[in-house]
Amino acid sequence: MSSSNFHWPINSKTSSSSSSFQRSQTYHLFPFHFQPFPFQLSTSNLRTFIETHQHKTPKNSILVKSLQFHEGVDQFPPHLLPINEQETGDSEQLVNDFEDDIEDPNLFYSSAESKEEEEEDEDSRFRLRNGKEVLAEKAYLVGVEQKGVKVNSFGIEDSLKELSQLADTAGLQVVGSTYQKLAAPNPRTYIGSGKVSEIKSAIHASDVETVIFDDELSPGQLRNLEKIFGGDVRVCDRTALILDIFNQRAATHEAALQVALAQMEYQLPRLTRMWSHLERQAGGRVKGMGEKQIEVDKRILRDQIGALRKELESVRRHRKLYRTRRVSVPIPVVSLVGYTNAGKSTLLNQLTGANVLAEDRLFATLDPTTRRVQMKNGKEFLLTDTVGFIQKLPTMLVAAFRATLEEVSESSLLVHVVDISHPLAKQQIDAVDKVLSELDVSSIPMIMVWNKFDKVSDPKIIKAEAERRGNVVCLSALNGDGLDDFCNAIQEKLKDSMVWVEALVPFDKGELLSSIHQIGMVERTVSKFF
Ligand SMILES: Nc1nc2c(ncn2[C@@H]2O[C@H](COP(=O)(O)OP(=O)(O)OP(=O)(O)O)[C@@H](O)[C@H]2O)c(=O)[nH]1
Ligand SMILES: [Mg+2]
Repeated sequence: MSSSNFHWPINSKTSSSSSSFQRSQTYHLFPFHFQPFPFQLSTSNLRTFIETHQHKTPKNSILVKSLQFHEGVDQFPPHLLPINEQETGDSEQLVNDFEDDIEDPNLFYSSAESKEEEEEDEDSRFRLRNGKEVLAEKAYLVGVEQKGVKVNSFGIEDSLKELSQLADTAGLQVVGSTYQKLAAPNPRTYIGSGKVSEIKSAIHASDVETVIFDDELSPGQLRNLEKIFGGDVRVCDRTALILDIFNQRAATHEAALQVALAQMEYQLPRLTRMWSHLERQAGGRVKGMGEKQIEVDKRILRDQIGALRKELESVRRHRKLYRTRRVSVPIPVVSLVGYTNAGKSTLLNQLTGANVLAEDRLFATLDPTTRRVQMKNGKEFLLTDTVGFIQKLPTMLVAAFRATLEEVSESSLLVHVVDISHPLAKQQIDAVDKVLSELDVSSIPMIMVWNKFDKVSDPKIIKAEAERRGNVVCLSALNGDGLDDFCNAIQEKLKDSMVWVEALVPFDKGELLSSIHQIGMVERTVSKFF
């Protein structure tokens, strides 16, 4: 039998795992029922392979079922057969060989119904990413509510719900979550030992590949938890998840550099993980070697961080130059800030006809976009859309994006866009105010926009509250309701940052008048004849 006459169904679905959640274990990269093995396996290798991953029951059963399925063509793919069996293609023997070694054959031969369920389950794990279908890793979420410590106004369940959205944005499939109330986090494992055991059982029962903690873990806690959960399970925290999303979404050179820098800074103290793993494999004998290697790796990483910083500096110098040129055109700059998914990009698109990506996902925008807005009265201002904020935003990310957010600190006016239809609108406002306080923008005038007004269930009450507070515009960026009010509010507010000028314009410089009308607000004009 030659390999060319064998028909192995190749599904169009690709099996690459998503971004930095990729791992080296082959079974993550090649789901068996979709792709042929890209390597040769002898019977004994295949058996060892199954034994090694025995706890991954559903995947193993898929493997064996695939082989059975292909008995329909009465042959195994040649590259799956042991070399000496390739000519005979003794498929029955191969399956029997497995059965001899499997204590409970039902482990692999489940009913047709559960087969369908498993296939459905596997199918639902494929996500479209950059036009390709990728396998979503299964994730389990863990949170901690510290008794007596009110770090932010989000409750633990809401915070976990948001973490789940983040995981979904990163391309993971959340299969469960849990939280614990603690007086103080456990320095070794963050959560208590009982909870660790409970999570361990839960994640092994549902084949979880990634456990995500809602708070930043120390390198030691990460290492200990991975050790307890077992070598295949990856542990990460909210910061790593957000960094991963930013990494996936960075579209411009500057954003990519900023994210790479933040990721490297995050990795630096966590480098030991890789090497302690090697030391474990070698029974601790290579400890000295590992330590030396860590130093080498840290130095390499520090060098890379230094090189990245330099490159970023040069990109920023260019942007600053561009900005300085823009400042010389005296049009006020208005910056949209707000919680992620509040509708900032939709508002910019609606007002300027721009085509900035706006979607129901967290962190759709990473790079600032500036467009000119022409109001009905002919006046203009520049509107800048910025990266959204989130509660528990990693400090290193704020630092990495500080330069991008410089635009914000140089604006004439800030517009804080709020998704007023969100049940946690108030908490989101607080989280944004917290980040803004880190950015030193308190001297810039600000107005608030209560967006998604079309979605609120009690518009009258909301409108009355907005009027009571003042300085708040209710609108719908999606359908355009309230945009005129928004432009009027901007114009009014911009007056605050203007200075009074009395100018004498000679008749032969009449063209200056139209510029003055465009960029300023003319209170009155008097004609004088000398
Ligand atoms: N119903 C309704 N949906 C809106 C409105 N404004 C925005 N949306 C939707 O909300 C989602 C998020 O909108 P974006 O404009 O991407 O939000 P953003 O603030 O730019 O989000 P980030 O870039 O992630 O910070 C999209 O699905 C929009 O269609 C609105 O006024 N009403
Ligand atoms: Mg956006």
